[in-house]
Amino acid sequence: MSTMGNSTNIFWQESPIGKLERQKLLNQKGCVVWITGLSGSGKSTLACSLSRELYTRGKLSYILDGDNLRHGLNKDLGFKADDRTENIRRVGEVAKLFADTGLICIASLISPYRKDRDACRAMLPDANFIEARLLEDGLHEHVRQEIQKAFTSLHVLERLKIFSPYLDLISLHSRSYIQPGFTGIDDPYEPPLNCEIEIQQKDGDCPTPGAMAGEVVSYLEEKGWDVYQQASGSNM
Ligand SMILES: Nc1ncnc2c1ncn2[C@@H]1O[C@H](COP(=O)(O)OS(=O)(=O)O)[C@@H](OP(=O)(O)O)[C@H]1O
Ligand SMILES: Nc1ncnc2c1ncn2[C@@H]1O[C@H](COP(=O)(O)OP(=O)(O)O)[C@@H](O)[C@H]1O
Repeated sequence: MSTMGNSTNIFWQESPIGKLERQKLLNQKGCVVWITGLSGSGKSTLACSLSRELYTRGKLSYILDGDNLRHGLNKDLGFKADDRTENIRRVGEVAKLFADTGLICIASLISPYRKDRDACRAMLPDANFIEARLLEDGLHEHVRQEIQKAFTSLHVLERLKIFSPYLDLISLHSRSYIQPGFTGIDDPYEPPLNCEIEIQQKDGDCPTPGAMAGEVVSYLEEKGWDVYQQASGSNM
C-alpha cells in the first residue's frame, strides 16, 4: 500500500484554468450520478440511456461502469469486502476528477456497502453527488410477466423466442446461484437510506430505459445541473 498519505513534502499544484471556466465552456455543471443496485437491476442500461439522452441535449457525460473498470484500473481487485471497498474508493476518486472537468460523470457499480458510497459522496462538494438506486423488482417483475405470458398463451417455439432477450439476465442469475459471495445471494447489499433518485416499477410495469433516463434528466434539470449559471454558486 502507498505511504503517500503520510508524506509531508507533497504540495497541491493549482491549475491555471479552474472548474468554473471549464463549466462555462461546456455550459453545464460537473457532477456525479452514482447508480447503485444489484447485478441485473439495469445499471448499465440506465447509464447508457442517460448518457445518450444527455448527448442529444448537448451535454457531455462519461460512464464509469464497474464491469469495464474491472478490465483495467481495477483488474487487480476481486469481490471480497476489502476489494469492493477499494474498487468503490478508486472509482469515487476518478469520478471526482471527471466532475471537476465539468462533465456529468455517470458511475454505475453495484457498490453494495453504504459506507463506501457515502465516502464517495463525502469526496465532493455538497449536492454534487446524486445517488440513484435501481430497485430490481421492476425488471424482475417484467421478466416474470413475460415468462408467464409465454407459458399461458404461446406455441412452444414462440415461447423460446420470448426468452431470447433475457438470456443475459437468465445466465446472470444462473451464475449467481453457483458462484459463492454473489451480491444479493450470499453477499450483502445495503440500500441507500436517503438517495436522491429511486427508480422502480410503476403500476407493476418496468420503466423503459428511456423512461429511467428521463427520471434522472428531470432531476438534473430541476436542480440546474444541466446548465451553467454564473450566479449559481462558486463551488459547483
Ligand atoms: N461475487 C460477485 N458479486 C457481484 N458481482 C459479481 C461477482 N462476481 C462477478 N460479478 C460481476 O461483476 C460485476 C460487478 O462489478 P462491480 O465493480 O460493480 O461490483 S462492486 O461494486 O465492487 O460490488 C457484476 O456486473 P453487473 O451485473 O453489471 O452488476 C457481475 O456480473
Ligand atoms: N428497463 C428495462 N427494460 C427491459 N429490459 C431491461 C431494462 N433494463 C435492463 N434490462 C435488461 O436486463 C439485463 C440486465 O441489465 P443491465 O443493465 O446489464 O444490468 P446491470 O448493469 O445492473 O447488471 C440486460 O439484458 C438488459 O437488456
